[in-house]
Amino acid sequence: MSKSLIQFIIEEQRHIPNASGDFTGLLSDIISACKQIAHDVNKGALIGVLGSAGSENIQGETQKKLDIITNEVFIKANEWSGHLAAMASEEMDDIYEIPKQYPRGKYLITFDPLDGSSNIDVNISVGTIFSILRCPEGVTNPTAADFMQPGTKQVCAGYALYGPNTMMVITTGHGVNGFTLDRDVGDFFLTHPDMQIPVDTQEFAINMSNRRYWEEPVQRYIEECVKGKDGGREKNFNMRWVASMVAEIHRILTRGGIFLYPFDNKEAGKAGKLRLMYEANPMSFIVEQAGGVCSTGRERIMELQPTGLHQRVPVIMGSKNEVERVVGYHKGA
Ligand SMILES: O=P(O)(O)OC[C@H]1O[C@](O)(COP(=O)(O)O)[C@@H](O)[C@@H]1O
Ligand SMILES: [Mg+2]
Ligand SMILES: [Mg+2]
Repeated sequence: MSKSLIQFIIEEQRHIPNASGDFTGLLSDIISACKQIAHDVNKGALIGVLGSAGSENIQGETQKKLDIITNEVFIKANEWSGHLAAMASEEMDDIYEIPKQYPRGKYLITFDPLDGSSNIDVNISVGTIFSILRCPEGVTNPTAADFMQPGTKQVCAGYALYGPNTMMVITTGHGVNGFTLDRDVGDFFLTHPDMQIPVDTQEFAINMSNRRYWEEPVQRYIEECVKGKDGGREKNFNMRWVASMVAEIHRILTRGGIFLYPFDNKEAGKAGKLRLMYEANPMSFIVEQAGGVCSTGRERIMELQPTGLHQRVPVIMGSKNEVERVVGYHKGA
């Protein structure tokens, strides 16, 4: 049997001088949260968790029952053990302070408890995304301001993918590794060591229905992909759109590709759809650690200075040569 996820993390932590075990403890809580979420997602209608909750989150999105249930599961699994100082989630307006009866720790976490919510009722792959930051030294009552750290400050990022099989993919800044849940044993085991994104690809992913709202550089790039060899590119392209970011990024980690949710002027003042703190930054850390590139089209996503817990950013990430081509078009190449 290959290494379990916890064994892998403990062995990795041995290389860190004075590692306290806090980080391993936190990962173990996150893993148990994702196992519980995998159970609920897998049971679906059998336990009455499909459908809308009839409420809206701060982003004005109608929440699914599972958006709320998975948020609760993630909080309950992580609030008690003393590794975290506070949490922030897509489904909560403000930060979640660790209740007074529990000790507070040195880490902060941002998470998207259920990514791809529009797919949950139609049984298409969904996921959970998380990003771990350090709580600033000496801060015992963190505020949202303490979370405003660029993606380069992330200690760890990961996602769980609830698909035909359940996987967790993680980076702590030493490459990217994928683990598959063995439901009989009840644990994740290393199945995808050292994942690498090919620098070239013939597969793009974008929601084409937004085309008329895109900026010229993206219009041009996608037009060329669609036309392929008949339009001046040296190769033809295939297209995919699952509408679950976790599933798109996992496909790209597995066989390459470029994923775009670019800036569009569909809604004034909205810089994109995806959120910096719990979608774009954690996925950028993972994609860059696997040899890919992540940009807004104009800036490296992980160098952005966050200004809000739920701020949205344009996202273009994946195979190096294609992302750099789109960035070049934004620079007028
Ligand atoms: O509905 P669209 O425009 O295709 O957008 C799909 C995108 O929205 C998301 O579902 C947003 O995430 P949530 O489901 O967590 O809100 C992404 O996973 C996905 O890439
Ligand atoms: Mg999401
Ligand atoms: Mg979500």
